[in-house]
Amino acid sequence: MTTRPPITQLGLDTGKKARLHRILFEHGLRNGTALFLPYDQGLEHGPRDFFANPAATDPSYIMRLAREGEFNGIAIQIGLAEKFYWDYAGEIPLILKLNGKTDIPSDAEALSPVHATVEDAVRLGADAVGYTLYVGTPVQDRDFAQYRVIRADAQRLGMPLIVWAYPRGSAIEAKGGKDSFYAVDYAARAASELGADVVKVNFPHPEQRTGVKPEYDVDVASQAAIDAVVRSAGRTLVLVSGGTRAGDDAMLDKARQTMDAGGTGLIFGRNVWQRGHDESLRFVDRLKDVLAKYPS
Ligand SMILES: O=C[C@H](O)COP(=O)(O)O
Repeated sequence: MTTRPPITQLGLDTGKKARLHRILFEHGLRNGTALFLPYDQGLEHGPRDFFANPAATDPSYIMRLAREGEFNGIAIQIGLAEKFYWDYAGEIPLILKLNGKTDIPSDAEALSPVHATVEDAVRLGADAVGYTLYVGTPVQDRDFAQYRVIRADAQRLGMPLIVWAYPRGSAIEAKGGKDSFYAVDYAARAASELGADVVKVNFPHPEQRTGVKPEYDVDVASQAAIDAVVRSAGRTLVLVSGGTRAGDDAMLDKARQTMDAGGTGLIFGRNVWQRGHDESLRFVDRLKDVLAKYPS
C-alpha cells in the first residue's frame, strides 16, 4: 500500500491548506479521505443522465443527498451554485467548476471554455475550484493558456485547484484510448506538472493496449496501473471518478484499489444518484466503509 502525502507536505500556502483541511478533516469521515458528489453532468451530457432517477433533475435533491450522505463536497457549475447552494453553504463544501461544455459537438477538438472565475468561487464560499483539462487534443495549447490564468488566480487567492485530467482526441485514440493506462498515467503526470493540487482521473484500463508506445504495451494488473498513476501524480492528491453506472462490486473494487494505491478519494456521481434516494445512501455507506480503512 502506498501512503498519501500529508497536506502539511504539499507545499501549500495558508489559504489552500485551510480549505483542504476543511474538506478532508471537517467533513465526510474527517479522516483525510474524500468522497465528492459531482453534479455537472446536466451540462456535460445533457438531461439523459437524469432519466434513470428523475428526482436527480432537481439540484436541491442532489444537495440534500450530499448533506444526508455527509459528502466531503459537491462539484457544480456556477448557475447551480448561485441558485441552489445558498441553503447548504457552510454545510457541504463547494467545489466550483470553472469550465465546462456540452457533449453536442464531437470531443475530437475538445476545449472546455472558462465561464466562471476564482473570484466567483471566493464570493460563493467555495473550498476548491475545478478545471477540466483535455490532455492531448489538437487545441491543448489554448487549453493550457486558459488554465494558466485559473492556476495563477487560485494561487493568488489561496484556493485549492482540482484538475479533471481527461485525455481526449484522435492522438489519444491512436495510442490506446482515453481510459488506457498510457492516457490516464500521462494525464495524472500532466496535472502534477501543471500545478494541480488535486487531480481527478478515470480508473485506468490497462487491458486497452496502446500498440504505439511499447513501454506501455504490457499486461499491467489493475492495481499496478493505479499504483503507477498515483506515483505519476506525485504530490498532487488523486481522486478517481465513477463513470457510467456499473455494478456495486465493481465500484467497491475500484474504490479499494484506488485507496490501496495511495489515492485520496472518490468522486462518484451517476453511480450514486442514478438510483433511488435510500439506495443511494446505502451505497454511500458502503463506499465510506472502504474509505474508513485508509485514514491519514
Ligand atoms: O464531473 C463529472 C464527473 O466526473 C462525472 O462523474 P460520474 O462519472 O461519477 O458520474
